[in-house]
Amino acid sequence: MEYLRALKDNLNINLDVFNIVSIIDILIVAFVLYRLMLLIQGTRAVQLIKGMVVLLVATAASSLLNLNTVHWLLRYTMTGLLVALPIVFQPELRRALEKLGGGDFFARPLTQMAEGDRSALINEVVRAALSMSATRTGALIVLERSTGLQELIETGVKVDGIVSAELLMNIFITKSPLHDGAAIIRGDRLAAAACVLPLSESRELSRELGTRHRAAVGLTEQSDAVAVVVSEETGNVSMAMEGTLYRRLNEAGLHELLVKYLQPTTTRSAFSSLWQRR
Ligand SMILES: Nc1ncnc2c1ncn2[C@@H]1O[C@H](COP(=O)(O)OP(=O)(O)OP(=O)(O)O)[C@@H](O)[C@H]1O
Repeated sequence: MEYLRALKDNLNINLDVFNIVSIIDILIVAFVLYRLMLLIQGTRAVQLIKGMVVLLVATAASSLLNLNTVHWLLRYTMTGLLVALPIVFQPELRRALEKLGGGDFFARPLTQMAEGDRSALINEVVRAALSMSATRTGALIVLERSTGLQELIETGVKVDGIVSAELLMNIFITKSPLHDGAAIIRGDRLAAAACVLPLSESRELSRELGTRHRAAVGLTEQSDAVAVVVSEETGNVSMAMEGTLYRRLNEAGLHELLVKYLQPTTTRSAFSSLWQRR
């Protein structure tokens, strides 16, 4: 009896330790996996991971079904791929490690910023867009959400400055060397300017719209980012989101759309966006 009681006490202690340590353990792993997924989302690594999952499932299935030759072939293919991976993805791996070292790994996306900071940022973007609209200064401003836009940021010129309407207006002044292309905002900072975005091939876009608008729509077809466009020709302000272009916005309209789409993502929607097919 004494022995059983001692065993029970012992088990309880171990279980308590197990619970706390395991919860911390699981939370750390979940956080690291989540950040890694955000890091690779929208990059070509996603396709590769899908391919690896298919191969893994096929390997397991061939073993279960005793398809020995197929299993042998798949196993050696997997081994070969694992050796080839670091070579093929050397640039991505280097960037990921640089990010980790640079503290970007722990950077808060815009949708997770404090309410006050986010609304101040939105005000600056709206002020810049309206001011550029009045002077018919063409502009393309991208706000990154959960999908990592690192690959696009690297097509431009790094700025890394706190976002203000004045900074944005200065970038898009026709004489500025950075006015061609898109400015990308990450969190509360202007990450880069003169970035090249993918063009949309949608036939639904009006013919009167040129490449600036097509670039805004193209990006939002492939990511969850938001893009604000000011037309150089007409001064019209538009906003693209999820492949849709909202045109001829006034100050209140642009402000309302930005507030709506830059709402903090709930845990569920943040995770579900990781699995969305784009
Ligand atoms: N792929 C791209 N990525 C980022 N910016 C681009 C891209 N293609 C074009 N642009 C920007 O769009 C400008 C050309 O705009 P264009 O006149 O073709 O488009 P638009 O939609 O008619 O816009 P606007 O009404 O301002 O004239 C370029 O000077 C460049 O700044």
